[in-house]
Amino acid sequence: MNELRIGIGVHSPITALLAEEAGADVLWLGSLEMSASRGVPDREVLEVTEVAAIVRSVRAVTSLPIYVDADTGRGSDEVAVLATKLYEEAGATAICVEDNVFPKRNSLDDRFSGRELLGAEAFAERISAMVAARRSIQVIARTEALVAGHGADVAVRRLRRYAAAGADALFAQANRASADQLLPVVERIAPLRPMVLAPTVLPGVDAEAFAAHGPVTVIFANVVIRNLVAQTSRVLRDLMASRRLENVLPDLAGVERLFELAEHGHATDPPPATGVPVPEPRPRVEERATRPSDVETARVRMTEAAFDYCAGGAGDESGMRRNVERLDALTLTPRVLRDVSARSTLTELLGTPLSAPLLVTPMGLQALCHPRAEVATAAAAHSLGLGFTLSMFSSRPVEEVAEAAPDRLWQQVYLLREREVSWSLVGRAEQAGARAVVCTVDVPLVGRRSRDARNGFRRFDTAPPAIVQDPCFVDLLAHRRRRDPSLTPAGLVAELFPDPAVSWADLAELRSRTRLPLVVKGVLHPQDARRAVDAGADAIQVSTHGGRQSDRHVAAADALPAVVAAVGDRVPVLFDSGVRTGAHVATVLALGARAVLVGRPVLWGLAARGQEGVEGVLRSLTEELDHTMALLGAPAVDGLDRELIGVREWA
Ligand SMILES: Cc1cc2nc3c(=O)[nH]c(=O)nc-3n(C[C@H](O)[C@H](O)[C@H](O)COP(=O)(O)O)c2cc1C
Repeated sequence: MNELRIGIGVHSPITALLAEEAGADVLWLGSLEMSASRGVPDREVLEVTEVAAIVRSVRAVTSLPIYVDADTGRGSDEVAVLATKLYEEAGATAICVEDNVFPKRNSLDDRFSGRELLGAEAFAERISAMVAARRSIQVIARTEALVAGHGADVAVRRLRRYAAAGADALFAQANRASADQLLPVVERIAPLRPMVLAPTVLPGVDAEAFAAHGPVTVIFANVVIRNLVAQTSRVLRDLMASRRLENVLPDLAGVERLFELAEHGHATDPPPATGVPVPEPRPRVEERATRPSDVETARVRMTEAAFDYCAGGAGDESGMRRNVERLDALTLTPRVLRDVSARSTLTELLGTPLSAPLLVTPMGLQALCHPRAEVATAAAAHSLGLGFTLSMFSSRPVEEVAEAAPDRLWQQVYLLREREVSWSLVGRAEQAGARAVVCTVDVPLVGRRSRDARNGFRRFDTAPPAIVQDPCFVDLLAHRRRRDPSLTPAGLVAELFPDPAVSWADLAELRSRTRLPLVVKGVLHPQDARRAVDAGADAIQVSTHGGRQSDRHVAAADALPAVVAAVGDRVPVLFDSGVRTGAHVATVLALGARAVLVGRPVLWGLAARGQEGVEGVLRSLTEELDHTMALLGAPAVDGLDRELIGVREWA
């Protein structure tokens, strides 16, 4: 038996929750459901942005796959492409377009005759454009050939053409109340591509009969909305006739049921997509953020898998949480009467002037958060006079980001299995005007991230990093493809990274390859800090990688003092992992760090409001730092020192 999945047509968060509770595998946001529930005809009159808002609201309460009906794409390739991007960004799993001419007529509406179809070639072009524009959303191509009165051969020919244009799944719509219209198409198409069917008018058909030929999703479309109309009008009729609530009470859900449904959002996780046994993180970990509303907006704007990739940590995520908890636990003892009327957060780091000791830490694949990705983040940091570190796995190339943040750009690198690719990026970053190179040394293997395993999230497939266009990478790919023609750019990235054999000798080689200041990131042990400085590091970045590598790591704030004691008199010590507030920044500086690198809060700002959102986060941190300094009696950042930490036996 092939895989059979059942989809239910819904139009709102509450109907999605009911479908999920009933055991649906897939949610279908059908055009009839969405338009009827808004009281308008099913003739493509809803705005694409309005549909995106519906998708977003449904995504906020469920982790089930969401397939969105995009009708003909408003008869335009351009709108179909826009819908692809918007629905993807809103959290849809798949978008479905059909080969009707605009404005489409519902296939079940027999008040019309003489249905016209768009030419198969023109529709195939629309599919190709959508496939080229998407990052992860699946494209479902639907033919109305049977509804237009053509036979199975025409439907099959069209669907094959759409498959060749790149459609991920194929949908044949039928309008006759017998299975013989649809089965001959399913027999020939289901072995070729997964199929989606909505046999709403075939009451006698057993869904299993379709799945005998290949993976099929059978959607029971418009059941929910028709039930809602039938039941609601009956109840309201009875109520108005009797004017007594108790007459209709037995037909109403209790209000507790509404409370319960509203609490229920996100409670059901999809089954693990890989066989890797990993501990389950606590459900719905509260993400601490500089601006909490950013997290909620990001949660709705991003796909669940992308959100989880950014938010998640290794193992049971206790290491990730500990970073924040330990910063929260440290208290400060203020000094008073120190004239703090004139304060300054200005500083300078490795030749980079900064308006405050704050930089954005390297974080890869920011296109998962916002289409402008690192360009928006770097521009935000630049506009406030703060630093920005570009990840080796950035979505945008260093040359483009350098234009947005010309003076304060640092480049992070990993030492890949083919070192030449790392050296190539270092060279390009130097050329583009980067002011420092940051070498991350805490990833001999990628941490076991439970959420990614559960979501089956393959980051490089979902959002290919810009490094795949690096000339050295391109040459290497061409070379490797002679042996393995099916090797994809994302596949090669995954082969090159990480390299568990990286050692101190490699760090020495990197040192010899660049004249830029070298920061070694991911150091927790004081002896490693000493050795890195002996090997030529110009700064040490204390970091647990935000708890993404191991859940047993010491909290970064607990490791910092020993590293400062070991090397703080020779090089600046930098810090990241768990910083969420300006008071955290002040605490870390008081523990001896020279600057703080901000991580996830920046991603939430980016996802919520692009460049403006990142500026909001960085501005809040800077203002709160300044405020905390005043309260501590420290008019300048170098006045923040160990004396301010906790309670001691003061002499
Ligand atoms: C989504 C994401 C991607 C990251 N990518 C990288 C990377 O490419 N290189 C790197 O050195 N660190 C990377 N990091 C780690 C950060 O630089 C930093 O150590 C961490 O985010 C700090 O923890 P915090 O965000 O909880 O404050 C990434 C972190 C996140 C959240």
